[in-house]
Amino acid sequence: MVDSSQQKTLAAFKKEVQVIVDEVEYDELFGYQLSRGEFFDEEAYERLLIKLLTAYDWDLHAAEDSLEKILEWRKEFDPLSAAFVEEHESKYDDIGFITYDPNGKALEKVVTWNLYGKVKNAKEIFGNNDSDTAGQNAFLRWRVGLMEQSVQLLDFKSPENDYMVQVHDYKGVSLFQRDAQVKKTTKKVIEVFRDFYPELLSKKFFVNVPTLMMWVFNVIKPFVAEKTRNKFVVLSNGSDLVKHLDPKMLGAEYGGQVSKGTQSLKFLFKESKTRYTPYTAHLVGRRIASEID
Ligand code: HEM
Repeated sequence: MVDSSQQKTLAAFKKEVQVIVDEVEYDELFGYQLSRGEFFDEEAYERLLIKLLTAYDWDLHAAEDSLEKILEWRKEFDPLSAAFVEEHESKYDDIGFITYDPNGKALEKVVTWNLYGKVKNAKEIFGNNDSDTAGQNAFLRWRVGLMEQSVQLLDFKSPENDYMVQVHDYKGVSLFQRDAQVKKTTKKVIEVFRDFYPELLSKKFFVNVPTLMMWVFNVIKPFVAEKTRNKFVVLSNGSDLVKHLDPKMLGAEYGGQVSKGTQSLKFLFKESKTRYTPYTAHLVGRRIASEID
């Protein structure tokens, strides 16, 4: 619910949005048009602005500043391309996917899974060394692509599905995996999500975290915004996840009812590559056409 003083802040924000769009020369946020063009959707637009204001405790200037930075980043990084145009190497398929249940519980319909415990050769996934920017970027583009795909499965007009769940499974993880490249890339991804994807997370679970590696959580926490930190739940047993999420969405390894394990829901990841808003469809079509030209 938005109270009357917040309504005033929202109205002031709306006035500034067009100025920011014109200044940055980028007119898209999470698949929605921000100026009143052919694809403008008033309700989704308003919900997105409310999300930004909520992220910054209704501080108008902070929200404006954030929107400007988000649009600048989207213009440069092109997350829609990372999600829907680019081909990523198949080595990432085993460590990340999305499950989506339109009939699932509120705010738990979209779940992004990252099975980072499965990474046995960290250099292959996170880059060989500091000068391997191609390796680091490839991971970042894949991870942001996955994030963007899950964002497009949300429905900003529904209070039932305007936030997602994320799960990190660290089963099989060892201290040796946390090398310099892992730390560097992890920090980069955390910053990108913190600065450019505000108010999208309902809960984030870290499961199968070995007792001996619980301290890593405390090392990483300071890089994350406090509001986000409060949504984190650390579980040493994967099967305890069922105490928090719908058993129908979970494989047996998480105490759920899906017989073949969460992997059997993996096909949904492929589907999520083709599910996006009409405006995203338009923009993705344009990017593909310019590649063919
Ligand atoms: C050693 C192997 C590990 C790898 C390869 C790894 C990888 C990553 C990556 C790539 C991220 C970026 C965010 C994302 O992708 O969603 C991340 C975030 C994070 N990881 Fe790990 N991690 C490891 C170990 C751990 C352990 C043992 C913990 C302890 C709980 C932990 C806790 C966290 C936390 C709290 C975040 C921040 C999440 C966020 O900002 O959304 N990580 N990790």
